[in-house]
Amino acid sequence: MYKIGITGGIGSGKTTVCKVFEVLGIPVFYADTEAKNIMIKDAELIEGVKSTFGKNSYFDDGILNNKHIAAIVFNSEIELAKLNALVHPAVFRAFDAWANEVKNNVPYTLKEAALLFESDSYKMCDTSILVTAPMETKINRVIQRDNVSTEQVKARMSKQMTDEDKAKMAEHFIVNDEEHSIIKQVLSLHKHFLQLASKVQTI
Ligand SMILES: CC(C)(COP(=O)(O)OP(=O)(O)OC[C@H]1O[C@@H](n2cnc3c(N)ncnc32)[C@H](O)[C@@H]1O)[C@@H](O)C(=O)NCCC(=O)NCCS
Ligand SMILES: Nc1ncnc2c1ncn2[C@@H]1O[C@H](COP(=O)(O)OP(=O)(O)OP(=O)(O)O)[C@@H](O)[C@H]1O
Repeated sequence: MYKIGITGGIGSGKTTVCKVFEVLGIPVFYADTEAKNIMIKDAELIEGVKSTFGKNSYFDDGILNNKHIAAIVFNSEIELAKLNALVHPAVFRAFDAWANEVKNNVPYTLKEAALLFESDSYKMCDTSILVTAPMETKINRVIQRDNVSTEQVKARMSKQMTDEDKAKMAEHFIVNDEEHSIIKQVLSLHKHFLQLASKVQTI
């Protein structure tokens, strides 16, 4: 089955774009959401997170203390690398299992991941889409959505590849600014992917 990775910087709107593909019947694996699920379900991972970032990484009821972990990892490359090394292999396994489950019923699937290129997970996909938006738009969206400061958004941006570098690796693009319609762009890519997927199936 044809697998498409979709990424974009923080606040670019990749999740919003994925919701449009879902309306068209395309299943989406949300790697960032899955990472969070795994972090509260996988006993081995929970132990690893606690021993690396302290017992405060979880509240007494087992909920992940996002703010505590974010404050550590988005201020240190070394700490962020430790978190990624703990979480990413588990997310890769979850994607494999998910793709195996849905593969018989759909022409193609999407894997939405903030770190598609940084984590090498694009290598598990047949092609990729990059969602872009102007820097100021991205920052304003995240401030409004998450009630965080400009500095906090910029700290995360600085831990991700630039759009320019991602553009060198991506094969398809969606511009999610105030001028372009994402629906039109999604429909056009959907048509293209249906054709590609049907060719793959007939080979
Ligand atoms: C650090 C955590 C606890 C912060 O949680 P928080 O609720 O504040 O943020 P959330 O998960 O909603 O992420 C928001 C955005 O931050 C950016 N971001 C998240 N994790 C990372 C990371 N490891 N490196 C760079 N940017 C990241 C992404 O743009 C993401 O979409 C959380 O992001 C986490 O557990 N990250 C590790 C899992 C991961 O690497 N996810 C990304 C790809 S699988
Ligand atoms: N074209 C748009 N017009 C108006 N608001 C938008 C548009 N696209 C996205 N948004 C809003 O911007 C915010 C960020 O979008 P979204 O969550 O889809 O981004 P993301 O790339 O998945 O971000 P993150 O990496 O932080 O998870 C959301 O509140 C979303 O509703």
